[in-house]
Amino acid sequence: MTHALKTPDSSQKSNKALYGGTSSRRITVRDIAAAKERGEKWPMLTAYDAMTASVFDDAGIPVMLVGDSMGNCHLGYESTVPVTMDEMTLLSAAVVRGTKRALIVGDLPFGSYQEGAVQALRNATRLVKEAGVGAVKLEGGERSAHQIELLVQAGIPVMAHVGLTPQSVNAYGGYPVQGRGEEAAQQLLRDAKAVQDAGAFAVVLELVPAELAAEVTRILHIPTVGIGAGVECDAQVLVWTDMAGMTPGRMPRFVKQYAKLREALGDAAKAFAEDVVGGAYPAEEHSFH
Ligand SMILES: Nc1nc(=O)c2c([nH]1)NC[C@@H]1CN(c3ccc(C(=O)N[C@@H](CCC(=O)O)C(=O)O)cc3)CN21
Ligand SMILES: CC(C)C(=O)C(=O)O
Ligand SMILES: [Mg+2]
Repeated sequence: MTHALKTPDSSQKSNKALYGGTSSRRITVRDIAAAKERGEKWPMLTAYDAMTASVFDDAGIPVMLVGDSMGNCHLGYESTVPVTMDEMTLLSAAVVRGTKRALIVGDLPFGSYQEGAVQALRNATRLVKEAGVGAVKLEGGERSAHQIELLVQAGIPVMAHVGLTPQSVNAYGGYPVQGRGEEAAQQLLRDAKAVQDAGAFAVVLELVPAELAAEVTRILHIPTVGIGAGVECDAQVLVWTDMAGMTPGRMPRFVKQYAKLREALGDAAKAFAEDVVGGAYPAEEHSFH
């Protein structure tokens, strides 16, 4: 079945809405707080380059994350673990340059904040000053509260990330669902409250049972951003290459593919190759005399 595509302009929502609103200035963390007050849901996508980011900006995506998922999605690493501050800074700056309206959140990569609050502040400051991001994200609940506190004191908005924290893949031995069982659920609740108390403006809930994510969303006054955390979260995030059908191989269960970009791009490359080999490209109209 086909469905009508809603553009920001044709939306019935208020001009303040994060998605569908008419304001053209860049979105801030105050707008994010106001959306929770209104009970409004919003979408977030990752982006790793200026051109893709400009597509999402034009589509009205209000918040983009320059995720350390660039490690596996963009840079060819096996996980997010090897991603460096230099890589994060370069690609975050590109995403900022490619956008006019979205709030850009830069992920702090593994090893850039684990040493403590001062290291976190140094690296977050670099993303803000050199790349121009409006906020940073780091993984961990209670264990990262000190870092969050210092960044927020310094005037850097922080998005927290609890539940499955992929930078700990070597400790987990994979990417398992979190918060199952009473003890794990209590820990997740403590983590969510700790990041809110530390001053985070939003919190990602990754791979958490839907009922638990719903409870966290009701309890917190900051928005929850779900990935594999059910429909009751205030916002939802997906890695853009997963969302668009660009990532090869088997997808996590929480992914919904909204396009078949990998197939479309491969077909375009093959058509170009056939034309070159067969002499159909360039044609007269592509030639100079
Ligand atoms: N392309 C991409 N998409 C992502 O969502 C993503 C990344 N990369 N890189 C960093 C992390 C890694 N993530 C992952 C990776 C695998 C699963 C996964 O396969 N999970 C199982 C659930 C396992 C269980 O039942 O315990 C699944 O089937 O969804 C989940 C999150 C999320 N992040
Ligand atoms: C999946 C999101 C939350 C993330 O941290 C990333 O893309 O790096
Ligand atoms: Mg990440």
